[in-house]
Amino acid sequence: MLQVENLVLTVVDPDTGARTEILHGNSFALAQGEALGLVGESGSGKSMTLKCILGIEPAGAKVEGRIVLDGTELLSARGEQLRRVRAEQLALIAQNPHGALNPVLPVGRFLVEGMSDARSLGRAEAERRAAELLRQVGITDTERVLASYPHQLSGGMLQRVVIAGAISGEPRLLLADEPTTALDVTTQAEVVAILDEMRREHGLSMIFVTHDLDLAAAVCDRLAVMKDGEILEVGTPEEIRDRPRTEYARALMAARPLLYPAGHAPAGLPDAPESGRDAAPRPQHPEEAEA
Ligand SMILES: Nc1ncnc2c1ncn2[C@@H]1O[C@H](COP(=O)(O)OP(=O)(O)OP(=O)(O)O)[C@@H](O)[C@H]1O
Repeated sequence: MLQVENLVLTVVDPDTGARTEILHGNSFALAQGEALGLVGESGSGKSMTLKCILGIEPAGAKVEGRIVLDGTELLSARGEQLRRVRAEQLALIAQNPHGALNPVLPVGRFLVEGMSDARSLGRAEAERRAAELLRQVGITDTERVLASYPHQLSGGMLQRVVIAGAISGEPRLLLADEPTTALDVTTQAEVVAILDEMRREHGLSMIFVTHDLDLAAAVCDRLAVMKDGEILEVGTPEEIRDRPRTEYARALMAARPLLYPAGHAPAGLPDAPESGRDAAPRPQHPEEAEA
């Protein structure tokens, strides 16, 4: 459903005019329903890859290559066609859910406004559907949450609201950029599980950006290991874990942080051994306990 071919991103320093190549000709493909993890250390170009797909690269940057989404080449598409493809088929879930939500509107309004047919639905039906979306992401206390302003909810709860908003538009491809990094470890595992469930239930493809190899391995069908703007290797989590082809992937495996305390590893992963364990997770936010 997505082919990225020879993607090159060059940014220009507005003061000096100096050009820097950030992505160096990367190629990868994504099948319908597949989850691909982009993993690598900070600055390796993961977020920029997503930005190129979304068309939100820095001002003045030049994007070359091909990005084909369901037959539409995004880099040469223009105007209405491009706007429609991006609005209808792509949804971004970013690290900080506050960025996606309007701080002066209750989250119910955010969900209703995101519905493409909100106007024809009528208020009662739109609100009923917003509540149903929240139930799908594991929120039971829907009335209170719909009436709450973003600052009244925890990060984990807000990220669930953002996921609910993302799926309401029935996109084909989810772009998740470190969606759990800002959350405490307990909530991270819950949000990852919800994202995974939503993706499978709705048959969505996903690109999951993270520096956390274990998390990517738990969530994704294949992983692309990035370093310094280049994809070094692509393989299943097992291939990358057991038979890394590059020294860098081997080193990344060896250095990976063990983030999950006992009982909180994402599905399919063992808990971290005692020696590598982080401190005990922060106490749950009361809303998380309710949901
Ligand atoms: N607005 C910008 N203008 C110019 N260069 C940028 C800009 N934003 C990021 N870069 C550079 O692009 C490179 C890739 O950054 P990117 O944000 O894609 O990395 P990343 O792998 O997502 O890292 P992180 O995990 O820290 O977000 C880095 O060298 C970074 O300094």
